[in-house]
Amino acid sequence: MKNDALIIDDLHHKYDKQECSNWILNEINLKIENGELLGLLGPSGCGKTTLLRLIAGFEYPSKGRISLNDKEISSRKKILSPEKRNIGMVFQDYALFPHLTVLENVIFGLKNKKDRSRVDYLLNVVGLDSFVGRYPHELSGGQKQRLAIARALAPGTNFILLDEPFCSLDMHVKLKLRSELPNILKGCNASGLMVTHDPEEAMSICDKVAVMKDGKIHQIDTPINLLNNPKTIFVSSFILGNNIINLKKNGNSYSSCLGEINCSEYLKNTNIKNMSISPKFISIKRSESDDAIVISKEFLGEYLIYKVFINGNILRVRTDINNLLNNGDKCTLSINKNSFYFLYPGAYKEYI
Ligand SMILES: Nc1ncnc2c1ncn2[C@@H]1O[C@H](COP(=O)(O)OP(=O)(O)OP(=O)(O)O)[C@@H](O)[C@H]1O
Repeated sequence: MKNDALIIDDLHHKYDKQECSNWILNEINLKIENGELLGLLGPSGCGKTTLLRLIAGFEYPSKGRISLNDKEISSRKKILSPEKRNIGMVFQDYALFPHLTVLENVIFGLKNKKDRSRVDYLLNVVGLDSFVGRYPHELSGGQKQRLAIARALAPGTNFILLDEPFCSLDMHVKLKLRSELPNILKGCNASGLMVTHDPEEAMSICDKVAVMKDGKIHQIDTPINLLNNPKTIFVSSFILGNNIINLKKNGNSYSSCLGEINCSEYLKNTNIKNMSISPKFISIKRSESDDAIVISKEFLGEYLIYKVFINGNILRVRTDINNLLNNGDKCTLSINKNSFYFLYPGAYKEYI
């Protein structure tokens, strides 16, 4: 117990309280250990902000419990008000006080305004110690967000919620600040929950990532485990950007739009329905005799992504930039040697 900063147990929520309405959050269970940064990742409307608001205390859950630092802050019996939860909040639009200086913004939430040691420490950790007299409009976007993080941590909280904190920053500043965030939190012995819809952002800096869809958590895992074992088709397509392909059982094997799919002996009798495969494991070649057709070509710096229409499916294929195929060209697709795919249900990993 002592190692958990936040525990969420069987949390449910709906805004429309009628019996027949759908759950916005459905059976949410998660833990954040002390010092851990958990990424809450999912597409628009899946319930990320709602979960954040329930943790912060701005909404009352329909069912379930939330504990912070071994203290129950939300249950059927008791709902602690937001100001008593001691949780720091960081928003995408910074939400700073424009008429207060950097120093005054950070001091604002302190009970004992004379306690400068934590303020000085925090300003140092976020790299704003030489900007204390400036006002928010005299700071860059990245500096404003650093100030928002320092302000959130100032009242002695060791847990912060971050709602798309890098969303308003340009790419360069975003990459810099996001790589600094884990160290800032570690420097303050703080844990956090960061909402994002960007898989790369969550996977690059979070200790663990919770992948959400339609109010449910599909998987909570370390980034490396999500890459190696995406438990659902959604995790595979949303996190890894994999192609999802229907399979049809054909006697002892499975057929797909990429031809016959191998599976190990013990899977032959199971009921596999889909496979997921990375665009980098599919090859594309010009072929007048095949039915596959290139429908788009995207240049992504170091490689090309083709979208190909094949037997009613649209697959993404990654190639090097020298590929000469263009929109409308007929082509043939095949699975590369020394690659792998996942078979569902079950998330079985099969090597080729
Ligand atoms: N106050 C509210 N009253 C009624 N429905 C709401 C309210 N707030 C959110 N919803 C609905 O709850 C669902 C989840 O919304 P939420 O804002 O939590 O999603 P999200 O994952 O944060 O989305 P985004 O990434 O677009 O911000 C959506 O269908 C939304 O329309």
